Amino acid sequence: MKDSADLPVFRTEGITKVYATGAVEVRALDGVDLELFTGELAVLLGPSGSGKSTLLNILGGLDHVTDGRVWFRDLELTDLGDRGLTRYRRDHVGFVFQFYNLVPSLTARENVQLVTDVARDPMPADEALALVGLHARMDHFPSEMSGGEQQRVAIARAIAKRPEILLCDEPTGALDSQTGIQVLEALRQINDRFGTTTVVITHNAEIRRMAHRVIYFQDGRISRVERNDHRIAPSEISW
Ligand SMILES: Nc1ncnc2c1ncn2[C@@H]1O[C@H](COP(=O)(O)OP(=O)(O)OP(=O)(O)O)[C@@H](O)[C@H]1O
Repeated sequence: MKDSADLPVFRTEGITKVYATGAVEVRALDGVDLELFTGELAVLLGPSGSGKSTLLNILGGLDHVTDGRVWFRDLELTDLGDRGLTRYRRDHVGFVFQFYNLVPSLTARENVQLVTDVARDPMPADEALALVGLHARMDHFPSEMSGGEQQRVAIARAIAKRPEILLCDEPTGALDSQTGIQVLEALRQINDRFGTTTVVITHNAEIRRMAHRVIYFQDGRISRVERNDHRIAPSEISW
C-alpha cells in the first residue's frame, strides 16, 4: 500500500439494515463499524446470509441503510438521495459481479466503450482490456470467450473510468481455479498499479491470503478483522 494507506476511504458508523418482507423482518446488518483505507485490498468472508453483499451494496450506493451513517471520504452517503447516489456511483465506483453482464451482441472493446463513452476521464477501452491481459481478444464477442475472459472484460469495463473503488461480489464464483486465478491476478494488478481500493466478497477462504485485510462477517456483524503480514500472489492460491 502507498503512503496514503491510513486515510480512510470509507467509514461506517453503526450501520443497520432491516429488510421487511411481509410480517418477517431480516436484520441483514446489525451495527457495523468499519473503516476501509486508500489502496487496500480487503476480502470479506462469512457464511451465506451474514450481510456481506448488503454492506457492499451500501458502500457502492446501490442501497440505503435503515440506521447508521456511511462516509466516502468527506461525502456522507447516508445524506444523499437517489440522484446523489447515482452521481457518486458514476464518478467513483466500479462494480464486478459474479455474472459478467456483458452485452452479447457487442465485442469486448464495444462492451468497455459503453462505459468510456459516458465517463468523465476514462482510459481508452483498448488500454483497459490490455491491463487485464486481453490485448488479443478485443474484437471477440462474449460467446467466443471463456468465463474468465468474460469476467476480465467486466473488470476492464469497471476500471476504464478510473474509479477510486472497485467492489467485487463473488468475482470468481462461477469460475474454475485456472480462470479464477487469472481474474484475481487482474484485480491484484489494478490494486497494485493504481491503488484502487478493492473489496472482494468470496466464499473461497483461500482468496483471503492475497488481501491486505480480511473482514469476517457473522449474523450481520463483523466478528473479526485480520491483517495479512504475508500476502501471497494469486498464482499461489490453491482452490
Ligand atoms: N432484498 C432483500 N429482501 C429481503 N431480504 C434480503 C434482501 N437482500 C438480502 N436479504 C437478506 O439479508 C440477509 C443478508 O443477505 P446478504 O446477501 O447481505 O448476505 P451475504 O453474506 O452476502 O450472503 P451470500 O454469501 O449468500 O451472498 C439474508 O438473510 C438475506 O436473505
